[in-house]
Amino acid sequence: MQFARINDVTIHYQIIGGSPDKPVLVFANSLGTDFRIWRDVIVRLAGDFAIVLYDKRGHGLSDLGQMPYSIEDHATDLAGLLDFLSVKDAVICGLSVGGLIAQSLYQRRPDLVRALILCDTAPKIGTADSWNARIAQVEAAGIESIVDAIMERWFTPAFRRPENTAFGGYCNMLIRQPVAGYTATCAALRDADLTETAKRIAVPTICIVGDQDGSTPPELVLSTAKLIPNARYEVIKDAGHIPCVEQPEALTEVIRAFIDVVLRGEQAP
Ligand SMILES: O=C(O)CC1=CCC(=O)O1
Repeated sequence: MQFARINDVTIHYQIIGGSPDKPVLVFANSLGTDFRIWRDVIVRLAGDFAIVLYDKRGHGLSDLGQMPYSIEDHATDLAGLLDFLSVKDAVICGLSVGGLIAQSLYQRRPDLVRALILCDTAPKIGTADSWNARIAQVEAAGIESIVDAIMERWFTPAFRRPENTAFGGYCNMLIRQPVAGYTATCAALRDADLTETAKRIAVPTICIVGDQDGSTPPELVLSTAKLIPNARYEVIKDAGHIPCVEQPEALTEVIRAFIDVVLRGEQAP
């Protein structure tokens, strides 16, 4: 396990396959998850990339940090971590709120970003009312009280079978996130609108979505791809909001093909 003190917050991170000659690929997680969600993708990519994983503040083994949070705070943490690791010019793959963090990182520190993989995300997710209702529910009755509703967004019915032990494990992952970190990140999502940033993204970008995503559905992700100059768009079949867990092989293929294009220096059509 690796930890760094970034912006007065202890951040849990991991580097896999670090070597200066390899392209750097950084993964940012979604709300209510930690970096273990990427496992089945990174086992397929390790060897070809230097991979950076981390738990954003308020999640996993990272500290809570000062409240309230904004998406910019999360992006400043990621920038601090990449500076600490002397990483520049990385491909940033962000899932959901991780995708908002990636867009904000690009806005603040374009020197760190070579390309963007925006997975099941948008410049704005949900409404103020929906986030306020979720925060109130979690503060009143805990994350357990929303787990069934969230799992319907995260995973397809085929994955949500009770006999699927992985499904139980991901329920545990959500329930065990710190309540304060979870609700503070909900508030950061509520307050974020990166539409103007997205319109000005000038690095190669791909927007990817699970065909059954219940949080950022395909129409929203397609409209995001249309907003970002020259962005590509790909749909992963038989996946909800977290294709890296449900369809890691298909997602890895899309990621690898996109990075090949980026490394060859081609513009997306
Ligand atoms: O919990 C959800 O509804 C899914 C989600 C929204 C933003 C995020 O990061 O995950």
